[in-house]
Amino acid sequence: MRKIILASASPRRRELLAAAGVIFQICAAEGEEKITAERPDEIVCELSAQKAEEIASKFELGDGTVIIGADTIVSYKGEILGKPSDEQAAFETLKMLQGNTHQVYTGVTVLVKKKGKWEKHSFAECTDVTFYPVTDEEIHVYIKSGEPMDKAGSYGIQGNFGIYVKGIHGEYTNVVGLPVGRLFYELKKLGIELRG
Ligand SMILES: Cc1cn([C@H]2C[C@H](O)[C@@H](COP(=O)(O)OP(=O)(O)OP(=O)(O)O)O2)c(=O)[nH]c1=O
Repeated sequence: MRKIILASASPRRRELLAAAGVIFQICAAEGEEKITAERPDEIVCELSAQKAEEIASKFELGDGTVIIGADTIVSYKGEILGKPSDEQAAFETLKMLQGNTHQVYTGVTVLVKKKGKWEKHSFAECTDVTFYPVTDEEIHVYIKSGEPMDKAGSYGIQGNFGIYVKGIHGEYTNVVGLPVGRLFYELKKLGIELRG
């Protein structure tokens, strides 16, 4: 059975991969994230690659090993929104996103070890999310829950902010942090089966 490593500390990514029936180990990357790209799809590919490559360089891993890294950001009118620095930043982000449509980008990098060398495959998936209008009071109540602080765009679609979602266009799991459908589709093209 091949060794599969998810290079992530995100509980959402773990749950999504486990729900897809994959048996894997977790090894979170801890390194500083360095952005050189400008486009959101390129940024998430770059950051996901850094996470996967950190794990590849840290451990002696055998042929056939697969490492998966991922990164999620929100993009609104050209602005890149990661995790909020504090509650005020979370408020400003949610105030801006409410009543509008934004894009959620998740980049995934899959490293596969073949004949002692790592082969790298990266892709980015984009999902449009539209929120109903949300009042300042509702945003404050949401922020008090603490939920926004570890999430790109300051919200979790799978949590309490989900009640303000008017619609989404694209893969739901991509918004939560790991586009499972796209991941399996890309791996199928590469002839890699994660389950068994
Ligand atoms: C937009 C959105 C983001 N998120 C989360 C997914 C990611 O965990 C997080 C964005 O931060 P990331 O830096 O992509 O990931 P992370 O720091 O949580 O985990 P790791 O780097 O170890 O893999 O935001 C949601 O859970 N729900 C949402 O609706």
